[in-house]
Amino acid sequence: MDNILELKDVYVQYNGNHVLEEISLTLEDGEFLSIIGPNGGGKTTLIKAILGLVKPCGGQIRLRDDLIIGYVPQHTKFDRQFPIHVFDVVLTGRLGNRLRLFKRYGEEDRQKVTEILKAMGLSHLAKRQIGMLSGGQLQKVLIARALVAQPDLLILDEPTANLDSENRRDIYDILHRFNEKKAVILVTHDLEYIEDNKRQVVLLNRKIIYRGDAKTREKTQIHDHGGTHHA
Ligand SMILES: Nc1ncnc2c1ncn2[C@@H]1O[C@H](COP(=O)(O)OP(=O)(O)OP(=O)(O)O)[C@@H](O)[C@H]1O
Repeated sequence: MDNILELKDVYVQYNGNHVLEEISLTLEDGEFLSIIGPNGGGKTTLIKAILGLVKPCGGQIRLRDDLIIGYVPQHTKFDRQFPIHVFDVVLTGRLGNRLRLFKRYGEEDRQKVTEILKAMGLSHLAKRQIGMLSGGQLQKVLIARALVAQPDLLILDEPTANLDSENRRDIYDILHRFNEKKAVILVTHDLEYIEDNKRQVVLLNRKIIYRGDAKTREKTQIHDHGGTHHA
């Protein structure tokens, strides 16, 4: 399999209503794909289907056999009341795709967490409760949690939503560095970013309306059909 990910004619429904239809999509190693579209267009559902969190009612999803995926959920939906330190949140990322019954964290896992926190400039937050973090800090911690599994593909759901421009820039820098070697799928409403950075884009509104280069299309054609711009 040359692609790391292949979706063929995928359908997903909730309560009898199709929220995704005829989704066919491939992703190559090292690619950076942005997914845009209106609220309720099915972006998060598509990610969940790729992760195996929702089951398609039709079609096929194939991942390369050894593929490790890092998933960064929407930080705005993360339960901040959960009493846990930053270090331990990142440590849970070590379970990742290698989840086995009764696996315990070892010294190597702790070492990797220390390294990733340092590389991302987050060491000073290691012992802080997650409830005490700013939105930008929490988002970076969730990215660290995904990266500590050393994934081949990083999937992020609106990582820059509600963040200021400095934090947005930090996050895009992290993604660009990761993308020098590995693949990224980014769900975003930040059209300016994907156009400025010549990203491959999928416009999703139940079906794939467009896939291609963000820059070669007229803005109106890739516009997110009136969806709310969180960024
Ligand atoms: N667990 C669920 N049960 C029933 N319906 C759901 C469920 N999750 C999502 N939906 C519905 O499926 C549709 C697609 O939702 P989804 O969250 O995938 O869209 P989205 O493109 O990610 O939206 P947004 O940009 O607002 O995050 C919506 O109509 C939503 O209400």
